[in-house]
Amino acid sequence: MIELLKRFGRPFRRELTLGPASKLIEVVFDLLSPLVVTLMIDRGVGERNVEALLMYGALLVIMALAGFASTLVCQKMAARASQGLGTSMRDALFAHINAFSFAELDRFGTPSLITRITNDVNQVQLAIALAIRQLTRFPLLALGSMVAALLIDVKLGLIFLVSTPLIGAIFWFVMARCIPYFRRMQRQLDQIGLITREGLSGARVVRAFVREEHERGRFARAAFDQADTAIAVGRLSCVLNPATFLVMNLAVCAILWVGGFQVEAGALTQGQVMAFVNYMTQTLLAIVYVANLVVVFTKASASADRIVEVLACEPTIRDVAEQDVGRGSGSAGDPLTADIDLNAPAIRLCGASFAYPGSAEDAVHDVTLEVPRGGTLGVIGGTGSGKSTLVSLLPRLYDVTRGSVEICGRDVRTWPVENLRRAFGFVPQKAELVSGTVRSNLLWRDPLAADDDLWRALEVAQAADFVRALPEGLDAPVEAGGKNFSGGQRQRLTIARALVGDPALLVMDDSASALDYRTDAALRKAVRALGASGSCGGMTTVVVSQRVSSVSDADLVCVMRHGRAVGVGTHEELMATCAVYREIAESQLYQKPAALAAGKGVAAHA
Ligand SMILES: Nc1ncnc2c1ncn2[C@@H]1O[C@H](COP(=O)(O)OP(=O)(O)OP(=O)(O)O)[C@@H](O)[C@H]1O
Repeated sequence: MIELLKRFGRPFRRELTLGPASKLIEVVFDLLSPLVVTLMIDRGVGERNVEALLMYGALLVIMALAGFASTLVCQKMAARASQGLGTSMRDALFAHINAFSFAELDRFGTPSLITRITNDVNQVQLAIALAIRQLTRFPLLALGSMVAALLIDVKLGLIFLVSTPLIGAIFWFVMARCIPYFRRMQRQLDQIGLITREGLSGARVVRAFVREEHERGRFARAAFDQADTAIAVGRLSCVLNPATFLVMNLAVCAILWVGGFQVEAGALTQGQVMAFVNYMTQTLLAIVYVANLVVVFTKASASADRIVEVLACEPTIRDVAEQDVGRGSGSAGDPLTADIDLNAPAIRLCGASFAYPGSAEDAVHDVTLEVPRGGTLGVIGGTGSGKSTLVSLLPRLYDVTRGSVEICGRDVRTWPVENLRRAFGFVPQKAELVSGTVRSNLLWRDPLAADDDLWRALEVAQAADFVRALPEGLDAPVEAGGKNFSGGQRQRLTIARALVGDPALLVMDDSASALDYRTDAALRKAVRALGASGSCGGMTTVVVSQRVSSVSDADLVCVMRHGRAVGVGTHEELMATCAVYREIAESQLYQKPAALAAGKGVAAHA
């Protein structure tokens, strides 16, 4: 919590000091009020002095108005500081998470990052607002009440000195047992959030697999676990109010009893006894509020730890040196034209290996290959063979754990990351679009692209016909995740998005799996035609697929199995030498002879 305040609190120093300071003024008035009431009773009522009564009454009203004004100032400062700090924290978290490489995203997981950026920031925000408004008020009120009571009469003050720590001890005893439950409740709330999110975002799959009962059970278990913890806390804390009020009422009885004798003896006035009772009540209320603050701060401190954990996590993939960024940023529109070896292959892997964090085995092991500029690389293999992992090494979504990856003759680790990634048109395996319009989705690579460029990309991606058929064309709305488009339409739009702005390298990670064979063939033909143009001496294409027909016309095919490249060559070479490739080809030929023939027809044509 302190760390977050140090990091984000600087612009809100005025609010963070002015807020508690104005609350202090209110505390002073709260502490003086019982004394003024004492004078009002003793000098006004006791001595039947109307003038004194009116004067002290007026003083009370002025103090109330001044207290009200300082409360308003404090509330404003608390709102500004907590909202401002919350916004800064969210901005910083969002920016930091965006700088994460895939390894960090894998480590935290998306649901947890969402909870941290929303719920955890909210908890910290609430704690900051409460701290400004109440952290100075209630401890000072309790302390001030005790001091004021002792100043009136030490003997009666002793009752105070015994009862207040007793009430504090009861709170301490109960809260110390409650706090672990509060932390547990927060974890259980996270779990409920996770199950809710999974259940809602995967509602279609849940229904398709008739898993509603199972999901309901999972949710009910999580909800009941949380309810059990809440009940346990309730059982513990239900003794709090009766116990503290018992001690307070006994203390009030003792004050009235002893105070009565004092008044009889003329050592105290009736007003002073009333002031004692008021101070006693104020102290008790202050302790109740402090206990509530402890609960809020306990939750906030757990949330703050989770926020700091994200902010402290350094992205593993960063630019090597600042001068690289400076040098690269000058050629942002054409990132691969500076400082590259024009004769080098577009892609060169030298013994490239990669293991996911925490995994004992390499997902990609010792892969070596070269693809010339403007060439096409096909990557084929069974599920889990390492195809997606291999291509994610190219734009440096992950860093190799051994060996190297070179793009246009330069190790990817020496490229300014942004420039390297700008050079790629990347079509991920899962076709994801964001809410907006077709146009806003297509403009991701090149925000300045003209409509003609967008239509050209749509033509190549075989998406122009269906976009043209939409009433709003390029301005047709896209709902979150692109769920108002079919799987095949989404895939084609993500391919078009990658093609806008003429990437030097195009990576399509199994991104035509939802297309029929004819459309897939037409897409490959159009993409291949693009290979003759581009900023790096022709667009180099990498196609990941499980279909032989999708890779058979590539200049080079890499056959993956258990993370190893078990065959690298042309279709014909692999058919002659690679048993795994032949096996895949024959199994597909047997299943879809006509379709595969169509794919080969295109290959021959291309
Ligand atoms: N984020 C991850 N964290 C840990 N392990 C992973 C992760 N992603 C993939 N793996 C593992 O790495 C291996 C290769 O996965 P990869 O996704 O590269 O295979 P693939 O050939 O693309 O499979 P598919 O064709 O099914 O998409 C698999 O064993 C998989 O379990």
